[in-house]
Amino acid sequence: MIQTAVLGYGTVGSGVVEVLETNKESIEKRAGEAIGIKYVLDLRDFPGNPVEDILVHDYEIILKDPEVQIIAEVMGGVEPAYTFTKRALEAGKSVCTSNKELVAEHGLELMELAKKKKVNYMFEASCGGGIPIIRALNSSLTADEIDRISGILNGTTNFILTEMAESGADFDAVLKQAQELGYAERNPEADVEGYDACRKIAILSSLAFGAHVKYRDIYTEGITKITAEDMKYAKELGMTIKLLADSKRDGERFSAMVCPVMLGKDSPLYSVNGVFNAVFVHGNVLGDAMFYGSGAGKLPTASAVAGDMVDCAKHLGKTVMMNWSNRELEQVDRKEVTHPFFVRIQGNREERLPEVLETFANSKVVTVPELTGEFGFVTECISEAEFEEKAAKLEGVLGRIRIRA
Ligand SMILES: NC(=O)C1=CN([C@@H]2O[C@H](COP(=O)(O)OP(=O)(O)OC[C@H]3O[C@@H](n4cnc5c(N)ncnc54)[C@H](OP(=O)(O)O)[C@@H]3O)[C@@H](O)[C@H]2O)C=CC1
Ligand SMILES: N[C@@H](CC=O)C(=O)O
Repeated sequence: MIQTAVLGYGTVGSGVVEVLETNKESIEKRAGEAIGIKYVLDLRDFPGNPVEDILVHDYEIILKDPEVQIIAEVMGGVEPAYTFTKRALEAGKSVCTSNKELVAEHGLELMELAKKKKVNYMFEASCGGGIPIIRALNSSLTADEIDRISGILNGTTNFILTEMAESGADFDAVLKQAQELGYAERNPEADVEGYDACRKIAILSSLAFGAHVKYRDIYTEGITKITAEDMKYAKELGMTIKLLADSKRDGERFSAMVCPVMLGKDSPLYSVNGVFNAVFVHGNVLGDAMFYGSGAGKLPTASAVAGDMVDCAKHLGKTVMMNWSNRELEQVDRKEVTHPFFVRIQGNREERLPEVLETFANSKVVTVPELTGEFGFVTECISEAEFEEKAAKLEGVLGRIRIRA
């Protein structure tokens, strides 16, 4: 039997224990050996819970036990997860994680350490919950030059935006629901401000482009400024609003951005609703491919972590190749990036239209009958720099959303 330990018995950790128990027979066949959980580490006690007997509060017990070969780090946060992971790898134990904050911050260093120690650092659950995208990038798509990776990468915000669009629900009430369902981060600011999607697109871009994309360099906007009025304009335009994480490579340059966008019914992402995520990949020989599934939640995420544990069990003594190097690509200045913009503006449409068209030539006006004292318009495809310069000349701009052309 291969012995393992689970660090953190929260939403994902309790899911990992459940998955390994529920599917133990099929897992044993696939791993070639039974996978046992020798310890669960947490800060709390869980009286009456089946893990009570294997619960420990001292990490040293796990670290010093030579029987433990694989560790699932599902505590979250950078510290102490970073130190625990580093020490586990140094001790010759493989680590599997759902902790994208840690992977985005220290993933490259931890993978290099794993390679040195002939063990594995795996993080399938760090992007897209249960969607098998990391393994696809590291194996199925290794014959391709991937030039674009984009998608809906945060379950909480997609759940909120879907509810707002479908039932006009209140932002705070839906966020509370997402927290109760175990989708949201401990600090949900990471979800709603786009930081979580930013870390995920940095991880995916690094693997897709075989380079090191720093999440801190990626321009990021969340969904906190999206209003019920924006949703009404989107509907009028036959569109919907999604938090999009988008990354493109052009030779030795790349551009990446996380922001809410309006997208139309012709987009494959239009119908990705609720907690579901979708990752769109374009490769020079592949063409287009899209990966779809539950982006958050206990069991889908635990399925990805447990899958990594099985993979580690199958590769004891051997490091599985990861397409992430320390080479850096030059980042395109966001101001050069072009798209159409939707803009909401205060005032009477007839009175203000000449001024709008003089500033943003060839814009198309959109009105929502129930919204008085304001109107909207859609600009031509222009650069971020041109938009900012022109929008600064107009008074009473209530908001703007990029349109995914
Ligand atoms: N929930 C989801 O849908 C998904 C989560 N993730 C990621 O998975 C990780 C875990 O998330 P989730 O399960 O939701 O988080 P939870 O907060 O539900 O679980 C974390 C658990 O770890 C425990 N813990 C924290 N610090 C320590 C420590 N120093 N020693 C021992 N135990 C500790 C916590 O204990 P206590 O509560 O007492 O602090 C808690 O029980 C995060 O990185 C998250 O971003 C990834 C994909 C999906
Ligand atoms: N908070 C995250 C959890 C999964 O990564 C999300 O909502 O997507």
